[in-house]
Parts: sequence; structure tokens; C-alpha cells
Amino acid sequence: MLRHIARRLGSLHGQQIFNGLKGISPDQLLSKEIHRHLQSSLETISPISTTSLWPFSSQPRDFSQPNSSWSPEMRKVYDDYIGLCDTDSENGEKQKGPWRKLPSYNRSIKYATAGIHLSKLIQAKARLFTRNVKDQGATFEYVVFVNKEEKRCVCVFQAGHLLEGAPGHVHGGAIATIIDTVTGTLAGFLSGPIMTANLNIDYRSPMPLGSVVLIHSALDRIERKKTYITCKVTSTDESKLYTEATALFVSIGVGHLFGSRN
Ligand SMILES: CCCCCCCCCCCCCC(=O)SCCNC(=O)CCNC(=O)[C@H](O)C(C)(C)COP(=O)(O)OP(=O)(O)OC[C@H]1O[C@@H](n2cnc3c(N)ncnc32)[C@H](O)[C@@H]1OP(=O)(O)O
Repeated sequence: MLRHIARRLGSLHGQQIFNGLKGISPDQLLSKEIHRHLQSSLETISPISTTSLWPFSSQPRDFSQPNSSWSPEMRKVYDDYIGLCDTDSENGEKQKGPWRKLPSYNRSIKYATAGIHLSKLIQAKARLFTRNVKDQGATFEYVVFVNKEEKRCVCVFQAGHLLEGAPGHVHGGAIATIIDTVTGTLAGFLSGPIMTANLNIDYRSPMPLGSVVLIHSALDRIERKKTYITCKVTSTDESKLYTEATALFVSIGVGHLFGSRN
């Protein structure tokens, strides 16, 4: 399988990759190539680049675009952050903003390949946990904005009715899921391919179903392969604290997911 994917990546990038293949195992090649794609795809603000050389790829859908299930509060916070992202000025020049909106796909591997459908080769029916319910607004509606300079991100999250735990309130596991996703996205953005090694959560106040909350995540520190992230979940006006968390992500080579250690 790894050889097959490496060949696919090779055909994407032609001679350069084939030269790079000499003396490098498919594991190592994938690891480097996917890391490079991960960084470059995350550097790209929505919409994702359409310049893929892969003949069968299509534009991957960004699931964090506004939809009719978004409450006015969710839409307002989204618009406020969009206003802080890069904009086109009247004379057509790009003006840099401190924030950028990250796209959100329904397979994590699409981040690594900028939408190339390698995901069809690996568990074609698999879907990202947070994006596997088609009914808009029923589970996780969220959008992540990242501030590269400040090494932090903010997720605007609207918790749907299928996430119930305590009556009328969001399940602790669902809160853990979205925290893992947001802190993991920041860690991946900063450090490349990672996996969650540790997640500590303090639930401070119950979160009503339908709430719109902000998930603030920031880099604490990076030590060798370890990326430490802090996280705080608040109301949109930040007056109410719902949850606090810390997370540790460990950098992996792609071979790690196929049982080899690199
Ligand atoms: C931008 C993002 C794009 C992607 C977006 C997609 C959206 C979705 C995002 C979704 C995100 C969701 C993501 C998910 O949900 S990932 C799914 C949940 N996580 C897992 O299944 C991970 C399972 N565990 C493992 O695979 C390995 O144990 C890992 C990879 C974690 C470590 O591997 P390994 O064991 O081989 O590591 P090492 O020996 O090289 O050690 C390296 C260093 O790490 C330290 N260490 C290790 N473990 C721990 C620990 N538990 N506490 C404290 N420290 C720990 C260790 O002491 C050493 O430190 P030092 O000696 O250097 O000081």
C-alpha cells in the first residue's frame, strides 16, 4: 500500500520525487511529502488551491462554510473573524490580516494531500468523526481561524441537538472531541503530522445544547517531538468559562499509522 501511494505521489511531482526516492523508503518519502503538503495546504486559505496536477482530483468540500443551521450568533462571530482575515482592498491589492480561516474536510488525509483523493485508497468509507453526520446543525458546526504570528487559533463551535449528554446539555465526550480536534489542528498546523498523546479536561460549567462557544487554543511549548497546547472554552463574549484543557501531541512519521516506527 505504501509503495502504491508513494508511486502516486511520485507521478504527481515527476522526476523530482523519483530522484528523491533513491535511497529513501516509501515510509520516509511519504512522511516528507505529506508533511510538505500538510504545511502548504494549511498555508492556503479557503478556497484550497485548484492547481493540483492529479488528474482525478476534485475540489474538496470545505465543511466550515456558513449554512442555514448557523444561528445569528454563530454567523456574527464568523463574520467578525472573516473581517480580520486577508481582504482585497478597493484597488485590488491584498491586505494582510492577522487571522486566516482554515478549511475543514471530512477526511483528515485531505489536509495532507491538498484534497487529492488518496483518501479513496485508505478506508474509502471512513469519515472524520466531527464531519460524519450530513444533517446540517445536528452535531458539530465549527470553523477554525488561526493566527500564525501568535501561534494560536479560535474555533467558533455550535453544538447540535444530537450531542446531548446531561439533559439539554452537551455530552462531555463531544466536548472532548471538539477540543481534541481544535488543539490537534493547531498542533498539526505548527508541527506537521501529530497524534494526541494526552488530553486533560476540566469541565467548569454545563454547556446548553445549541450554544455557540469559542474554543481558544494556544501553543504552550514545543519540546523535541512534543507539542503542548492549552485550551479554554468560553461563551462568545468570553464572560463564561465552560471548559479548560491541556493537550500533548507527539509528532509522527506516516509509517506510525502503518505499524512502523519512524
Ligand atoms: C493542521 C492539522 C491538520 C489536520 C487536521 C485534521 C483535523 C482533525 C484533527 C484531529 C486530531 C485528533 C488526533 C487524534 O485524536 S489521534 C487519536 C488518539 N491518539 C492515539 O491513538 C495515539 C496513540 N498513541 C501513540 O500512537 C503513541 O503513543 C504516540 C504517537 C502518542 C507517541 O509515540 P511514541 O510512544 O512512539 O513516542 P516516543 O517514544 O517517540 O516519545 C516521544 C516523546 O513523547 C513522550 N510521550 C509519549 N506519549 C506520552 C504521553 N502519553 N504522555 C506524556 N509524554 C508522552 C515520550 O516520553 C517522549 O518524550 P521525550 O523523551 O522526548 O521527552
